[in-house]
Amino acid sequence: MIHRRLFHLAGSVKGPIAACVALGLLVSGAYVAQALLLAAALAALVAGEPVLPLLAWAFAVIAARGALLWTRELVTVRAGALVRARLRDRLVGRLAELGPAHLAGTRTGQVQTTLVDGVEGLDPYFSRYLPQVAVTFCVPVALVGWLFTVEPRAAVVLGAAVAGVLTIPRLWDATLLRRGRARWAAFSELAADYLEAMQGMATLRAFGAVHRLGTRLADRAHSLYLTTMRQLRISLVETGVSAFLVQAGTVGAILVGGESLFLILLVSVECFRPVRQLSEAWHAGYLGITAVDGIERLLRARPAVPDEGDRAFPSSPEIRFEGVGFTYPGAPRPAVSEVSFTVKEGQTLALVGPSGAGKSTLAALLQRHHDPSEGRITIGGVDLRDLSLDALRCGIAVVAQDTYLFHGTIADNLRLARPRATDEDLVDAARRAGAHDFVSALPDGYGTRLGERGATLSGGQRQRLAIARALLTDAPILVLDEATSHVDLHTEQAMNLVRQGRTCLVIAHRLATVRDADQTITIDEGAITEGRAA
Ligand SMILES: Nc1ncnc2c1ncn2[C@@H]1O[C@H](COP(=O)(O)OP(=O)(O)OP(=O)(O)O)[C@@H](O)[C@H]1O
Repeated sequence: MIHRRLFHLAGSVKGPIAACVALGLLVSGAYVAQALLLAAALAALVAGEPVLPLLAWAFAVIAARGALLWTRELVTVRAGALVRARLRDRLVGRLAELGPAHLAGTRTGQVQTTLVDGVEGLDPYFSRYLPQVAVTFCVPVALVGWLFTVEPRAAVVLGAAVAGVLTIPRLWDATLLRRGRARWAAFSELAADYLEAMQGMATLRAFGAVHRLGTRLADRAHSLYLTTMRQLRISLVETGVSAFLVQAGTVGAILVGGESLFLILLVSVECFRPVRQLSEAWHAGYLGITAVDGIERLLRARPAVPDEGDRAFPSSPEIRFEGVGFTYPGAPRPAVSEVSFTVKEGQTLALVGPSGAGKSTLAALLQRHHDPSEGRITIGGVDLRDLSLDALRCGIAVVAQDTYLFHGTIADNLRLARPRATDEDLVDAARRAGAHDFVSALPDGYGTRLGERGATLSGGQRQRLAIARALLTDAPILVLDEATSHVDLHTEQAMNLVRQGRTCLVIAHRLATVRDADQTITIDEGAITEGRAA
């Protein structure tokens, strides 16, 4: 099965795949040479002629084949690693292009399964199956063609059997692929459920729902087992038919052949060897083919915002929303509509309003996670769509309420904002964010490894690290989603500090911010209901 899209993807690793094909052909050549030498040795033995020189050559060929097999395995493993690395790079790059808007509509577990297991499964498809397809179409054709010149009748029978082994199982391919895809869907659903169960374990325990979820996972695992068995049934029929054709072809060729019994027997074995290896490679690469839907979905998905602008970040960071409206894809009503306001350079605008009013949507529109359906947003008079996404994102620092800290050291997490920051820069930013004291008190200070999502820190400590991160960037605009909790005096001071000298859009939950802001606007049901200039 040559999947068109996968074949296209293989273009990027043409070199290593071609090397695998060449080595595969050499290995097959060595097998054939060995078979011919042994056939000649057996014939010489029967005729009472000397066999030692022939056996010596046969051993030399066997040794050369060993070296070729070793090299082929090495090249195959390297090609596989290259395929995985290139494909993952492409997919991760794609995910970055698609951004949070895409991930909001997908299950993390499914994307993770595609990236990890799907790509892992594609390695044998590219590094073993595709090269073996080429070998299988060269070696039997050459052997049958040659046998035709020696034993024409045996060659016809053998040729028919090889054609049968290669074509008859294709009748089940469509069903096999359909069932394989169903199995993959069940597998990725199960993986997504497990991931969610682990991430939400505290909530599940709090509501005594662990057992219920366990039952659901067991049901899912059973449905995966059923789809696997359905797929296996077809696979076994296919394997049985192929094995029958191989045996029948060999016996038939010997029966209709003439004197050269050993020759026909050994050529038959060598004719079917690549076919058998193709079948093994197919089973190894099959998982990848069934995962291709998820990979294609990712590669084909259109980013929520096209990156077509090329202008640099404007010198003036004045923000203007002009009659902005936005409806989430598939949502029945706009999340925001007719929103207009201006935040002058260095000023702070506080957004207030009830839950679901549209505050985060406005902040997301400013970061261009989505483009407005109506109106436009400008920075320094330039439409956001005319800026390159890189320029825009470097110009805006974000302190989110639920800040993401990665599994790594505190220093690594801070350097996300400025990779070349020195240790002194980190300490300075952490000091100003009120984080230095608690970081220094940790056993390894800035080298302390954080748990996933910063699980080993308190909410307030995470927030202060987020502020330190923002302080490390030179971005002239700040989007600050104030915490509804964890705001102590230190954090409050740090928040005021990070705002200094920047043009700020703050999703305000605290009266103090609203009082200090140059402007406050109240949003309700996506529209401005009240606004005041300072
Ligand atoms: N990804 C999404 N897809 C569809 N609708 C969404 C999406 N995100 C938000 N919404 C809807 O858009 C509206 C505005 O949501 P938004 O998150 O902007 O509100 P908010 O004012 O920030 O609320 P909160 O203070 O609770 O965070 C809500 O009705 C919400 O259900």
